[in-house]
Amino acid sequence: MSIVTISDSIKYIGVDDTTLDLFESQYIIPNGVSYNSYIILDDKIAVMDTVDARKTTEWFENLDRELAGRTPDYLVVSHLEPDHSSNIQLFAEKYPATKLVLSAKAKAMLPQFFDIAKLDERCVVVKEGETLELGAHKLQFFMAPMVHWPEVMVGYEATEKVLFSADAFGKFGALSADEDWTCEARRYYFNIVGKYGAPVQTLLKKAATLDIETICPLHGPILKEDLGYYLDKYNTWSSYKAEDDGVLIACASIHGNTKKAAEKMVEILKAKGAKKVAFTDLTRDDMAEAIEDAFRYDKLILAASSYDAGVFPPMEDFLNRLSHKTYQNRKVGIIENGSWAPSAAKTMKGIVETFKNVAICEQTVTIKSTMKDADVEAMEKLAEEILA
Ligand SMILES: Cc1cc2nc3c(=O)[nH]c(=O)nc-3n(C[C@H](O)[C@H](O)[C@H](O)COP(=O)(O)O)c2cc1C
Repeated sequence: MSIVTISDSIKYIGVDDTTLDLFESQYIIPNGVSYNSYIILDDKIAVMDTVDARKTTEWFENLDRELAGRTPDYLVVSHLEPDHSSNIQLFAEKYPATKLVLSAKAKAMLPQFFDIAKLDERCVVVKEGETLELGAHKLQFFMAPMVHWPEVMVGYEATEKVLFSADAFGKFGALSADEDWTCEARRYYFNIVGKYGAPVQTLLKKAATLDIETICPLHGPILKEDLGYYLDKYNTWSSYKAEDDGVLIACASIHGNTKKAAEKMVEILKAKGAKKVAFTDLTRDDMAEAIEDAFRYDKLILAASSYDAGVFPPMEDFLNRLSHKTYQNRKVGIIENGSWAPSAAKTMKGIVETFKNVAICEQTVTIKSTMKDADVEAMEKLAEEILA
């Protein structure tokens, strides 16, 4: 277990998972992930969420150690995603007198996952702003629907100024990993929460009314210093504003000719003064990072081979994922390649046109099999237009 200090009364009882192959069955996690869980020790004891079923034994050991023979009074359930809720049934059976504290929506959803006897008697359903007295500590609850499940709520402990933020402010990476917060928090945010910018904005407005000194998320490190930095990032991300001035070139090439053109485009953009040019090969690189970078920068260039009168599927997959995450407010350029009837640009445009407030550059580059001088000229024009 990673050593995590919050305070004398609020303890970390979460676990690292460094052997999971894919988080949510689709995201690579090179440095693992943590399932965070906390305990507040006062006259009454509140346990804040459980952990994934992969880590049941370790979590109960951590819980037992901090309980030191006492019995918990409450299990606060922020939401029911299995990576945090999987041990509710076992916990409820081990501590039959302990109450489950949760939102009305969570209580309604709970029987879908668990079969807990006398559920009505076991549950303390809390509403917006309601409090739970623990002694010196007092938890106040705020609903956070669709951040990023409907039943989500966060808890605020005013004595120690701690926000238990559920999945908000979470990141990939085990606590034992020594890595930068922003990159993996951004990849987590856009791929997992990205669609729900408006609900995140609502939560941020509620958080702005609280005096917060510590944020305890359900994944990743406890945030204690420079909280304005993290809040500012979340504000930018959830408002769909670009974080940095730069271009992401996303390419999907069958035989490599489109990729050569995309790499040439990197050179052209740099020569024309682009502040930052990021590149992703959608056939091989991490798709989640491609999504992250698309949101990070204000400009995006799509380069793809034609395929079956449409576009090469890795590009279609990328665009569909951007659509899921409500990609918007950006400038997009298009490069296509085809050997007999190029169709990639039309298909890409068809999808991009459905995005909100996305300007597509007038200059489309159409390569016939291999890049020629005329294509480079067209790419120069596209670079000028997208950087203008
Ligand atoms: C399965 C398959 C389907 C294709 N469909 C089309 C098509 O509909 N129209 C077209 O002009 N070229 C089509 N092509 C050809 C490629 O798009 C073309 O050769 C292109 O130059 C490949 O660029 P690349 O080297 O970057 O993969 C197809 C190729 C394959 C393998």
